[in-house]
Amino acid sequence: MTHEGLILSDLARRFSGEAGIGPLGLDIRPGEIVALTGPSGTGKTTVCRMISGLERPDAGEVVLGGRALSALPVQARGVAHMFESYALYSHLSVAQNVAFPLLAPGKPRLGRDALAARVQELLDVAQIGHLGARKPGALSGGQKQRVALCRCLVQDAAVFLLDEPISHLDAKLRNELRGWIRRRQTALGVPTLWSTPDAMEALSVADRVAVMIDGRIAQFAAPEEVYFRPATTEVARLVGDPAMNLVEGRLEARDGGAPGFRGKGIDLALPGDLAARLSGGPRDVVLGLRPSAMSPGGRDASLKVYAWEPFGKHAIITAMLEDTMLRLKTPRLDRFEANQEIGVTIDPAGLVLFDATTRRAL
Ligand SMILES: Nc1ncnc2c1ncn2[C@@H]1O[C@H](COP(=O)(O)OP(=O)(O)OP(=O)(O)O)[C@@H](O)[C@H]1O
Repeated sequence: MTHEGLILSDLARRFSGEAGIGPLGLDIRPGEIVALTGPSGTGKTTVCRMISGLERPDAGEVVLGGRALSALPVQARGVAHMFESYALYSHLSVAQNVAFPLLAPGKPRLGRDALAARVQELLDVAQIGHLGARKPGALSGGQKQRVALCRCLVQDAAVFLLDEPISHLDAKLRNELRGWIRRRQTALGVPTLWSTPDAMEALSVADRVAVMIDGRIAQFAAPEEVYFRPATTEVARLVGDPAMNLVEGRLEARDGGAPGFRGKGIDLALPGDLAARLSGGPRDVVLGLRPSAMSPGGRDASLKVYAWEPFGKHAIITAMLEDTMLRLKTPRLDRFEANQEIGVTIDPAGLVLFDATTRRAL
């Protein structure tokens, strides 16, 4: 693969006593945002650190704009890195922290007013324009996170690494900044890597999403592909709000001969295209059921309610299917009581099937 963006090829890092990260491949085109998502500890921060040069890979290469970065020191790589830990300078004010990367040796000198204006513009967008004179010690966690974000975005970089850029902000600010950062980075025409443990944030900000599980990329695809066709049960378990339900069972011929899913009290015909594709005899499978694909009322499965949570425009019902806990998302707001028995209808259009052994989508 060649383009002028960022390319990671067979990048790997092993820490003693750990399973290790990679080898993994990833590319981000100029103007593209790729989100790197996965559970805590999977290696997202380590990937960012290998790109910026803070961590040396044991194998593989990072190529940016056609140039291999491994021989270059951190400051010569053209990487703007927002750290998950913020790493603010405690003796400098907020405005000085943000201006700091522009004052590094070798950077083109901006006039005093131009520098101040550039810093202020970012602080204003992040809604901390009034805090420029404060020291980091006098800021809340969310305010510190925004200073770190501004200090990254202020730079003229060849690639931006945003390691959990908005995770500690309130929901309203997160929504506002998400859209603003996306618009800005796309217009800049440089690659951006956005790391987040929140898979739904990843889907909403990125052109492509890399899902990282146990140090490897389990799926690298467009957001809708990751959402509608998760490559593995592990990806399915991460994506969605709530995430997809997984039910163990078996694919068997039903009355008419076409294969259907049978397991845990569910006996379900498959939609025509899936049935045609999977007509090769009985096999053990895992059924992926989106929470919105099940609705209360019906006889496709019988559940026992564990908890009912009304969220205004929809409700989440947590319920047991034998020994498996499922989540349903329903627009119905009628109340369900703990231990109530309910029948549900399953919409076959919302099904995904996985092989029970490989855990890969069928
Ligand atoms: N310097 C180090 N020495 C030993 N192990 C390390 C070191 N840095 C990271 N690790 C381990 O590597 C794994 C990946 O860590 P990393 O911080 O990259 O994960 P992450 O996906 O960014 O997690 P989080 O979302 O919690 O920030 C973890 O198991 C961590 O304990």
